[in-house]
Amino acid sequence: MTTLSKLASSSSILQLLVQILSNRKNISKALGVYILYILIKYKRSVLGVRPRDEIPGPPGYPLIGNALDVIKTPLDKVLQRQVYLHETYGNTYTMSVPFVGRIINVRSPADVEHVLKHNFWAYEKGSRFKTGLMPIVGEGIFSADGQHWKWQRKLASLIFNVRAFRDYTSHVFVSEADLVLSYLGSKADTHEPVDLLSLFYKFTLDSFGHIAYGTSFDCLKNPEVETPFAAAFDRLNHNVSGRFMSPIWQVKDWYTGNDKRVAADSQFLKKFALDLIHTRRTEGWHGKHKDLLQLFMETTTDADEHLTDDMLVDSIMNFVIAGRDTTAQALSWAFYLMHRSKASPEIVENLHSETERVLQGDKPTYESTKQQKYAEACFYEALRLYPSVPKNIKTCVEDNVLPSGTPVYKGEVVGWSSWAMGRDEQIWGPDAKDYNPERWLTGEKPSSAKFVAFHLGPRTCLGQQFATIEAITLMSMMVSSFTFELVDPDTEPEYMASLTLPMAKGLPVYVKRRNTSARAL
Ligand code: HEM
Repeated sequence: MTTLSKLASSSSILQLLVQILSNRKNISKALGVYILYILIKYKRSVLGVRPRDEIPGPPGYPLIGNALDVIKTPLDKVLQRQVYLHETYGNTYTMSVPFVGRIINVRSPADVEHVLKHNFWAYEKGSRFKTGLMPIVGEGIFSADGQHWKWQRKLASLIFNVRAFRDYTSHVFVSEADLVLSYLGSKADTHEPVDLLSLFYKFTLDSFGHIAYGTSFDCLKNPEVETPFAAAFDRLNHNVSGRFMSPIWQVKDWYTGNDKRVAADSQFLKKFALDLIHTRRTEGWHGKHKDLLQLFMETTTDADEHLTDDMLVDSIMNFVIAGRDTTAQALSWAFYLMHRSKASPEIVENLHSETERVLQGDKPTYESTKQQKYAEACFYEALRLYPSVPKNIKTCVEDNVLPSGTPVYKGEVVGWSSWAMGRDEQIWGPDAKDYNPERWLTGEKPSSAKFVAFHLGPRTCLGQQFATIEAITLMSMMVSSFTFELVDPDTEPEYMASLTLPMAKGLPVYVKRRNTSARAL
């Protein structure tokens, strides 16, 4: 058709439309037809979100998609709901949620590996991640994409090297663990219960403070007292985590006053971090190895400028999340799993005898932690079932097809749940839901695509070794001096809604000294 004839035909269509619509009755008919078309098109999906009826998933409602499903699921039951949805709809299911869009949840290791590793550049953290979590992660490594992420990762990786572990990091873990042991000793004498989760937070924060910022947060000085920094940090973490799940978090935050609490805690933590930076500027750094703060303060951006205070604050906050919460929570789930009533007593005994054999009464070192394979298995097995980052999302920035055959279009979100993957019998066999450290000691080590607790691909966790050495040091020192009994060994602790996986009510335990151990307290 020539351009002239195309114009003639489109103008006649236009004339026809004008004729039809000049009649009032026809306008309402046309409107009715249009509404019907929209209702049919978006019968399961949010208005404006590409329908994906070919992918299974919980039934949505016209125009609002799965909004009700999201609103009805309590924040502390989201992970169980994800397991249920995978069991009902298979490895891939989809939902559409107002203000979030299309979410495709995947569970097969091949699909997760495709998103996080093989097709890394087609998936970003995305704006939702950034906006909701801005008060806690700012522009730091956790929310950054592209070049901004790349240089932060390169710089931070400098502190995680074997020499630093040998010369300094491992010694800090041991001296902080000694403080934990002396507190546990006092509780063993008075027969009072101890909240292990709270104690682990103090241990990981003080250790990380020394290693990354050259200063202790002094939490273990008096473990009975909550430090204002830790309290503000926990509140902030809890209050922003709801934003991940609520499509209307801005409205909800404004209505409940959560936005004010978030702003106040964020300001408090920012001031704390700024004080650290200013002290370092005034006093300088005199240590043997540069710590994380010093590295960040000395570096320059692509434009050859030093980082601003805001950038330094963001980096401090990101590493506190990474260095404190994840490891402390994983340790608490490990102690729960090893001591609950249905746990085999052999697990603690194996851990104890490995510790005695490897350490022979000495303190742990970098080398000794490398030999404690049973302790590592206890820690990783706990992370398989209770991963510290239990769910996650990435936003697609370039159309591509998952190995399972599902196309993902630009703007859609892919979600995966390490919690659901860790409990999947297709991945781990019929005993997937059992706590069995032995599975790490026989046969091939599970690939990082199956065991995703530390992520995989270019953004894999930088602190995996750090966390593993830290956990093995503390676990082995604790079991070689004490035995533990859960206050409630029969009930599975509930988790609290958070970016990570804290137990909602901590982990109260009774502590007894092991009479065979010679460790002086
Ligand atoms: C049991 C302990 C830990 C677990 C389960 C864990 C898990 C993870 C996961 C799942 C991610 C990916 C998060 C995301 O991109 O959304 C991550 C990233 C990261 N982790 Fe860990 N982590 C642990 C401990 C640590 C520690 C102790 C440090 C530092 C001392 C650390 C430093 C980091 C950093 C810097 C990243 C960002 C990597 C990047 O985006 O390039 N982690 N970790």
